[in-house]
Amino acid sequence: MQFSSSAWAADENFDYLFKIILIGDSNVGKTCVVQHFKSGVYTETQQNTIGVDFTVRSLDIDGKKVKMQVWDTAGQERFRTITQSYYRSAHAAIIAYDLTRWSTFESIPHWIHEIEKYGAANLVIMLIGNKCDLWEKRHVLFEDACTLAEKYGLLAVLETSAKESKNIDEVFVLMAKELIARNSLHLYGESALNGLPLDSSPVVMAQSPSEKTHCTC
Ligand SMILES: Nc1nc2c(ncn2[C@@H]2O[C@H](COP(=O)(O)OP(=O)(O)OP(=O)(O)O)[C@@H](O)[C@H]2O)c(=O)[nH]1
Ligand SMILES: [Mg+2]
Repeated sequence: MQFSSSAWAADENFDYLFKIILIGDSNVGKTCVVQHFKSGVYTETQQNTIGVDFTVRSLDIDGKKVKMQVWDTAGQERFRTITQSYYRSAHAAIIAYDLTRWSTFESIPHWIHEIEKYGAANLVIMLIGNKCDLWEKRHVLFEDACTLAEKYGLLAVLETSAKESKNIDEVFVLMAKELIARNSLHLYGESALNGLPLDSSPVVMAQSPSEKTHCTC
């Protein structure tokens, strides 16, 4: 089911409304991340997402009510034509990879290309390396993700675990703060975000307890 921002505006008050598309290869944990963000719970086995699922949660950011609409897309190839149609209205994209599977990290340039092709110009993009609880199976170093983020001018990299509740809210709070900082959404109405200049430097953040907790590239 799809909601327009104007429908939300009619329903209830909020200071900001942001639409975030969550993309990445199948089974990296996108749905688990979104479910954890929504309800704080982790469910071990998930069905693969069919098409796109919609979730919304309000955040309080510095006293402002920020509605985060998250579009959780299917990673499976056969749903690409459906998911591509959701890029256009997004203000930001989160690309998820599984840090225990190198192939999902290698796919990131492909996902960035999809955003460039189907999304609005200057979409804010963040990377998340999920399943950081499986540290002993790690195949993607945080440094490699930082390098890639820097190369493509992405906002940030965070390593997350839906299973162990690591950095899930932080992802969305960081994204909300960045979008607010770009100061481009009208209150109670449609977005004017797209088309604004991107003038902020990329900031890359880490999370793994064993590693540094914050770095700027
Ligand atoms: N260990 C661990 N497993 C996770 C984590 N997040 C998700 N999983 C597992 O990874 C598998 C895939 O999770 P999903 O959330 O369905 O993956 P998805 O990216 O939404 O997959 P598609 O819907 O096909 O695109 C499931 O078995 C989850 O239980 C995590 O943080 N840690
Ligand atoms: Mg899913």
